Amino acid sequence: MQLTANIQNYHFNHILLNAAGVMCQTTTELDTVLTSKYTGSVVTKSATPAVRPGNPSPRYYELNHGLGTINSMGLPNEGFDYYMNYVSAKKTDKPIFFSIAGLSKQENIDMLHQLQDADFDGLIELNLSCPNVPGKPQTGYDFEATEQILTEAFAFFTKPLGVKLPPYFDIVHFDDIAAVLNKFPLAFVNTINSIGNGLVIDENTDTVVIKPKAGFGGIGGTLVKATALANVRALRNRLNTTIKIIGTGGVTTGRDVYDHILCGADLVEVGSQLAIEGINVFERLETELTEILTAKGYTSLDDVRGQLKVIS
Ligand SMILES: C=Cc1c(C(=O)O)[nH]c(=O)[nH]c1=O
Repeated sequence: MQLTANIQNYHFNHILLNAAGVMCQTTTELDTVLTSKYTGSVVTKSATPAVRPGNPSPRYYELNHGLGTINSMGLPNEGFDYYMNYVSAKKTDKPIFFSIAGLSKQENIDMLHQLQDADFDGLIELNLSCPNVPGKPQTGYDFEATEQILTEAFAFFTKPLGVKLPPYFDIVHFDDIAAVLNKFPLAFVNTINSIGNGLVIDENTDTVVIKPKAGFGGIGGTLVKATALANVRALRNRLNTTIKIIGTGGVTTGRDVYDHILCGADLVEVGSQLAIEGINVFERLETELTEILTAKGYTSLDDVRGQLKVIS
C-alpha cells in the first residue's frame, strides 16, 4: 500500500504527523513523534522569540464521550532558539516542520530571517491562527494583514514556507483567503487550527472548564471534523496545485484520515486524539486507513486524493 506524499522536494513515507501544539513542546516529545514508525514527520510547537509559560491552568480539557478538547494554552513554548537547536542537531531522514507564531508581524519576520540564514533544511509553518493569546487577533481572519506579512516574507524568504490557517465558515471567505494565498509561492497550507473561542461547561459545578479568558478556548477533535473537511475541500478546489494541503482537525479514526485525503489533503495531522490516546494513535490510524483502502481495492493514496464525489 502506497501511503506516501510529497511537498516540493520533501518526501514523506507516511502521511501522518502531530498537529502543532500536541506532543511537540520538548525535545523528548518531538523525538517521540519523529521516531514513530507510523509518522512521516513532526511539527514543533509554534515558537515565539522568547520562552513563554503560557496561560494559567486549567487551560486544557477533554470533553466526555471523546467529543474533543478545548484549550487555551496561551502559546507556551521553549523559545525559538530551543527549536532551532533541535532541528539543526536532529539526524533524521524525515522532513521536519518548524512552526512559528510571533506576537507581531515583526516578530514573525525576524524569526523568518533567522530561519532563512540558518543551516536548517526543512519546512516552515507560519501560524496565523492562534486563538488564545489575549488581545491578539487571529491574523488569518484579516486578509489584508495576511497578504502584508506574506508579501514581506517572500521578499527575502526562499525556503519552503506554509501557513496554518483558522477555520473559515463562509464561501466568500474561502474565495478571499484563496485569492490572497494564490499570490505567493507557498509550499503548503495547513487547515484547520482549532475553532477559536468555544465554551464548555462542567455540568456538576455550572462552571467553565478552563481558567483563561473566562473559559473561552479553541475547540478540537470530533466536534470540528465537518468544518475541517470543508476547509480542506474548499481550499483544495481554490488553491494553485503547487500549494499542497495539510489536513488537520477531527481525526480520530482511519476513516477520518481517509475523508481528509478524499477532500484533497496530502498530509494529515492529529491533534486532540493524539493528546487523548498517546503515540499509539498513529499505528491505529494507519492500520484502519489501510483496511479501508484495501476493502475499496485501492493500492495508493493517489487513487483517493481529491476524489470526493458530489451529487450531480
Ligand atoms: C499557537 C498557539 C495555539 C494554541 C495555544 O498555544 O493556545 N492553541 C491552539 O489551539 N492553536 C494554536 O495555534
